[in-house]
Amino acid sequence: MDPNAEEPAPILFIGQHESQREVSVNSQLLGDAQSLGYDLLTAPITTTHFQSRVLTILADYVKLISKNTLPDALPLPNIPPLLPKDTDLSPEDSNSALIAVASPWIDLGSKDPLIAHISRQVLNAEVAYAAFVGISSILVQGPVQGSDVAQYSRAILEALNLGPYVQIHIVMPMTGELEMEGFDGEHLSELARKQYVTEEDEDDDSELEPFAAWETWDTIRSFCNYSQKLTGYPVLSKTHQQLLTRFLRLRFPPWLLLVDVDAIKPMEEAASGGAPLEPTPAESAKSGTPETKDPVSHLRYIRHLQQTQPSRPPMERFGQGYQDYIQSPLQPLTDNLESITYEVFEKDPVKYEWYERAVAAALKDLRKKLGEKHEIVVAVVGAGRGPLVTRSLRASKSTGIPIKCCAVEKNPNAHVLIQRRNATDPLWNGQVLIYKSDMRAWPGPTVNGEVRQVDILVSELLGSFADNELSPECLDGVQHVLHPDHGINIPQSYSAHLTPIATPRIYSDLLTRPADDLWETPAVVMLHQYDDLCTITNASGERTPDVKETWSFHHPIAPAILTHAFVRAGGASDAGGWTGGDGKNEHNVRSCKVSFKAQDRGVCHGLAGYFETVLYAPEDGSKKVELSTNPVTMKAKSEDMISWFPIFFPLKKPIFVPDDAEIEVSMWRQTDDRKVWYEWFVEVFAQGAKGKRVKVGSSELHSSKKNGCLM
Ligand SMILES: C[S@@+](CC[C@H](N)C(=O)[O-])C[C@H]1O[C@@H](n2cnc3c(N)ncnc32)[C@H](O)[C@@H]1O
Repeated sequence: MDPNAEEPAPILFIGQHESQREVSVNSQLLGDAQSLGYDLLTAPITTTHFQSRVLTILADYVKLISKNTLPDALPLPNIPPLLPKDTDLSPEDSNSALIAVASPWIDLGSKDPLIAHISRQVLNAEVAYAAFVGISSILVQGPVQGSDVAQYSRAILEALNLGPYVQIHIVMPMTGELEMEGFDGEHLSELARKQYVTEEDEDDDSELEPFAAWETWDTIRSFCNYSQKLTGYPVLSKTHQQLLTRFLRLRFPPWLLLVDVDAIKPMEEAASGGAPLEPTPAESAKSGTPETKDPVSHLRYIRHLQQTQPSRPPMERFGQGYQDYIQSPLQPLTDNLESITYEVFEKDPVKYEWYERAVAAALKDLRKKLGEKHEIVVAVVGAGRGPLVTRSLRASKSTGIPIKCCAVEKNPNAHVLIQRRNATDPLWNGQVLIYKSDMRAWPGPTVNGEVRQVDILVSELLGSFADNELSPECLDGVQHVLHPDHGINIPQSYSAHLTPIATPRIYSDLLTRPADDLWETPAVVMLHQYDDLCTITNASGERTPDVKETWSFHHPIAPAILTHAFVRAGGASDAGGWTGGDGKNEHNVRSCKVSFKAQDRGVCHGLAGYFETVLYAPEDGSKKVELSTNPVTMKAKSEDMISWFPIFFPLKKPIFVPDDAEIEVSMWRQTDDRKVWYEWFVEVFAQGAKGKRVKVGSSELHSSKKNGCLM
């Protein structure tokens, strides 16, 4: 995971789709398409022969019931099994490169039970046959205007269960209505009987509603329980490069289908002249003119975009393969990290540099305050393999302020490495005092037979949500070694931040995992395929997520608080802790209630968490040295830092968020003196009549107590 490694072009599977393919799809045509540069080809599952048969059955039935005085007494018609003439597909090895297309003329959500019944049978017969011949990817048209989305979703759910490998892609418009193109003859929706068509359906104004298509898709996927075998297939009216770039940065980029462009002709006809590879967009546009007749101009253009994608930011390159991948947060206090884990941290191009600046600034301030005679003691607590020791020594060198440097580490294996480094690294020069100890039990450094107080205490015990790796508890425990008057902690403070998000990908991933307490455990995840539900416009007019602070910690803490905690630890004071224990860690309890304004409707699947930290604020008021993973401030504070992915607090049941709703998040950091855990609760309010605030949804109270971080 070298962040500087050269990037290969992103993978992009491009297929070709003709809604009225004139030639039948077989391995020969597929071979021709592949030699032109396509990866995939669509193939209708059934032929017009099948469509005519179905329409005849329908017409006969309608005739029959119109003559019958008791039409309800007649059973609904059945579609007989497929005949050889009904389909061109057969089992072939090459079928894995085909996408089967279900008949676009059916209306699965028709309010006319007859039409819905026929449509369902057509879809089931087609999906079952496609699965039988070994094609697992199937395109199905989304619900047509006026159709019942729940009814449609039910049909999709049934179809998904027809084969273990069936993967259905629903064709959805980005906005407005789905175009009913690409087939000869009638659409079944036009044959719905009058009594089942309401005026409302005919005047459906969904075209004016930008979120109608998303809402339909959300209903379908919720109905199908977020099945990973189901995806939406957006139909774009024009090439949209930025959208393509976003797609290409997904962990699993979607396939692209070039629809009704550059029909594939048998090879002999198409063999005329090859354009050079990778033309510019202008060349590509030119080559598509009738004079030159490039048979694959659109494909070339997309390939050109694929090859010329802008390079990804360092975090994305570093996290390649980790997008939306759920990990348990590290617990470096209870577990001992592996060398490789430290090695990954150490690749960060920003974090260590910033620590060096912070130590240098603190050294200068202390030198001013204490004078040249005072030898400044710097202790790196939780030193790992020693990068912050090196940075402290470098800060000493660059400022010309000598220091006595100590390193404290409780991981016995890392302790071996720092001892070795002390012996071999010329910068360390055998001068670093090394202690194998839990920092909370460390009495401080012994210099010339005397225990000395520490002037600067450097640590990096931060998790993705700031305090979730128990930095507050560890730093309280080692504060006794810090000089009480002028001692400096680096970091001086840190804060946790959050914002509500929609992330169906992570939600559906969690659904597939057996452990129930996954919903009660915050996860570290490089968020990728997600939407911020609440955004604000910043001073430069850009929309950014509305990320709010939940709480913060400052070090060193007031001595009176530590003394009180010490007294409570013995059980001699007060009535004990609120949530268990004697209450000795209760000063590290936090809670918040933060409110967010959603602009557009969506679904809240959980909360994205970030942190910010002030490593050091120089006393002359010059720029603070800060780190941030908060998307709103990270660019200004620590652009390109890669050490931390965000944290995600999931919701067991997603909550629908209407337009202009308010999302209120209550969160707690709890402790019982043995461990620390989080609790979170989300409520959604809509604007009711006369401006009243109406609660429209809430989560249950989630708690990570069972998987809390051990102190
Ligand atoms: C996140 S790592 C940072 C390592 C290194 N300072 C760096 O920045 O690359 C935190 C380190 O602190 C150590 N640590 C955590 N809690 C500690 C404690 N109570 N006493 C001593 N070391 C501790 C862990 O073993 C781990 O090596």
